[in-house]
Amino acid sequence: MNFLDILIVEDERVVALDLKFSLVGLGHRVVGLAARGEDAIRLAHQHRPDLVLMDIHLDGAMRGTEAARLIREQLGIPVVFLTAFAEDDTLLEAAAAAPYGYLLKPFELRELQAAMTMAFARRSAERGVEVAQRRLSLALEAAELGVWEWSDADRGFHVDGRTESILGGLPRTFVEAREAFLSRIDPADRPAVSELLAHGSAISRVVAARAPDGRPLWLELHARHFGGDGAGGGARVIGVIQDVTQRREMEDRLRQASVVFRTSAEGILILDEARLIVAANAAFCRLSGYTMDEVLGNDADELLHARRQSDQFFSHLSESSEHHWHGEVACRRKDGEVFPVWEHVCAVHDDEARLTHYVLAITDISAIRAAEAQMRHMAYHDALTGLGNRHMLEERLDIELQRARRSRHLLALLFIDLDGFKVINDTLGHATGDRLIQVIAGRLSAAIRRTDVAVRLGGDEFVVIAPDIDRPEDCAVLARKLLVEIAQPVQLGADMVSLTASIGIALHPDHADSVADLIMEADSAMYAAKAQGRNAYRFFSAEMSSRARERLLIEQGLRRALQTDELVLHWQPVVDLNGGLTVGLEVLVRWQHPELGLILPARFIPIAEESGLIQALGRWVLMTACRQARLWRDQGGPRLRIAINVSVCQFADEGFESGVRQALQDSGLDPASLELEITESVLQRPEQNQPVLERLRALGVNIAIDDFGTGYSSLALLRQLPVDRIKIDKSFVDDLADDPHATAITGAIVGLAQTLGYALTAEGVETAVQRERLRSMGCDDAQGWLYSRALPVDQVPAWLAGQAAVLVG
Ligand SMILES: Nc1nc2c(ncn2[C@@H]2O[C@@H]3COP(=O)(O)O[C@H]4[C@@H](O)[C@H](n5cnc6c(=O)[nH]c(N)nc65)O[C@@H]4COP(=O)(O)O[C@H]3[C@H]2O)c(=O)[nH]1
Repeated sequence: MNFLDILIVEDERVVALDLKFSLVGLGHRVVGLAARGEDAIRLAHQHRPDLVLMDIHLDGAMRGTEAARLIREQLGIPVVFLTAFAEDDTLLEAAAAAPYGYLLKPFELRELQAAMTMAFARRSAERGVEVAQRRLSLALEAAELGVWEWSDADRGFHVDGRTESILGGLPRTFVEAREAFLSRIDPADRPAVSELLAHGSAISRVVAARAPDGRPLWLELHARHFGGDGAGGGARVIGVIQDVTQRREMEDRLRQASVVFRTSAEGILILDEARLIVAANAAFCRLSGYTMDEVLGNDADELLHARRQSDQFFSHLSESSEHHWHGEVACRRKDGEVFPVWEHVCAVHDDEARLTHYVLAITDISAIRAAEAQMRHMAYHDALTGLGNRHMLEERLDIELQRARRSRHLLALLFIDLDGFKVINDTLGHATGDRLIQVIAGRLSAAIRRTDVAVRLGGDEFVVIAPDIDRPEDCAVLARKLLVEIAQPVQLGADMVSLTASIGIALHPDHADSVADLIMEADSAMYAAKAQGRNAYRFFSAEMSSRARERLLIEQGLRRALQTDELVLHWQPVVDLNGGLTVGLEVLVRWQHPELGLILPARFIPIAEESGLIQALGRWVLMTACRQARLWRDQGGPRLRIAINVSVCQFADEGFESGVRQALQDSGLDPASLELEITESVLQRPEQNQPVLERLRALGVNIAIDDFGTGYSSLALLRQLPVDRIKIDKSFVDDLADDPHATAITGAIVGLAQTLGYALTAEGVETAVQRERLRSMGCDDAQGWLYSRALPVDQVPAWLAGQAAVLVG
């Protein structure tokens, strides 16, 4: 028998005291006496008795049943009613308070003792269940689990535990049709749950569902079907449910991260806190050349980096609040090859901010670096030859100038221009020209010192920077060496080509102290070397710069002259050697300069050719000459051959042929009166030029070869091409009187022309002896100062009239 702490609630004091004595007599302890309900509640809170003996009728407004209900709800203390009433109303009222006993007064003490013992025992048993229930509910809470039950009997769902996120505000027990419940589940997972409810299979799976607010959820369900108990309890399904949305999302993210890890083109390593590799992806193995086995467990820094650099970024990581570092590092592959890498290192911490891992990602940037290097190379090099370009010239020259200023050495700049390259390019074609430039570039590079720099400025111009020169003579030695190298014949397909160059040299500090001046003055010196007869070198001298200025002046002035009628045509008569009659006029251009006076073509035609102005100039000459010739004819002048010089550059131009048609059409000149004088170099490209010559011929225009004998036309070529006339060069005519060799050559040319059926004109006839020799050899026509110089336009009619008078006379 347990001795209990008892609270007595009785409005009749005598009864209460009597009861107290009896209980004390039984060994119990009475912790208080109360006559009112409110006092009873207060004393119960204060003393926490094991049991309350409660009268139903009390002093005050509160009835014993109400006080009992509150004590039970608030404190879980069992209450036994002691009352004299047994009416139904009172019993019902008492039952609502779920009492642990109900004794009708008067009662025996032993009845009271029995009732109290039962009440206490029942309460003790209930306490055990409550503890178990509480334990279970805390466990569910801790595991964030909900319990659900579906019963056949009421076709309702009962839930307990953690279900708010799943069911929202639904009550713990709710009745819901099976279909309604199933509609919460994703259609793909519905059959399995439906099967469970209908046939009792067990289920253990994660299903997709929707929260009442429409949010997608992932629920983990574990449930089993329990059959009916045969005693009216129908079949039930009981299980646990858990909202695993977060876990599932995390898993999804991990899965995605894992795919990224596996398939990334970046090499990725995961290192532990000691920086040993715990995981690597396939890209890393591919980049590094190591197998997975060779990678795992190794120190990343030792395995990968060309230089030890972990200190650099790992120390940075520990100091930085950002926990990552990136930058370019050099890595080494398994085969020893070092390659540039963009590396990203990131520290990984756990929830307690403890460092656990590092993630190291590498991207091979060798292709980017190679492209950059190639772009840098392209920016500073000439694509055709691989030599430096103007950019490099300016930069290197600037550096070398600064060095030279500090040292006592000379710095030389050699400006190299190939002689006659343009003719080769125009005659043998650009591809051959390019090949030739490449060969020359190769020879230049081979001939210079390692500290010298060779640059191609474009076209056929090269520059060599030679620093650390002791004396100017050393530079002359270098220039001579380069001239010898360049002059070696070059085999280009079937052709063997020989080329010379002109070199101009400017020195620092003797001639210039700036990049621009050095280049300009070496350029001037180069022109001087050309003027000197080519295949030569010249050092810069002060008077050269005035020539360079003049050259510039001519080029600029010529542009203007073409617009402002400063160009004029002079006409040199061509005379029939036998009859002495004027049969033609050669058109020779002059420049009537407002300040410099009459300028001869030798001074400006080469500049026009180099600057491209020759096309415009040629068109002007053609048009003006044709119009003038037509005018004289219209004025009753004789029918004459009008010979016009065509430079090889003009001929190479696509618009040339149409320009000739245009001039003939506009002027109305008879094409048979027009003779185009081309040089032998035009013949060197028969496949290009033959069709043009033929079409011009078909127009009725005559073709003459000027300066014949000075070029390198072969007989075979000559026969192939549509040519009407050969003009014997003045150099042969000059020597006719006293050089038997020249006489023999001229004789041979005359013989050749006669055999091939060409007409002949001798140029530059100055003496009667020359005239007689030519006539005796069988030459047809002649021109030269013996007859007349080239005449201004207004003197031509008088000349022609005079000729006619001579003839008539
Ligand atoms: N010492 C001497 N010289 C004589 C004698 N007879 C003629 N000459 C000169 O010799 C040159 C003959 O012209 P070229 O060989 O076609 O040589 C021409 C021709 O290649 C070129 N040229 C002249 N006009 C034109 C033109 O309109 N277009 C083109 N493309 N070139 C032209 O300029 C060159 C020089 O022309 P010019 O100075 O007019 O010089 C002319 C003429 O004045 C003589 O008996 N003795």
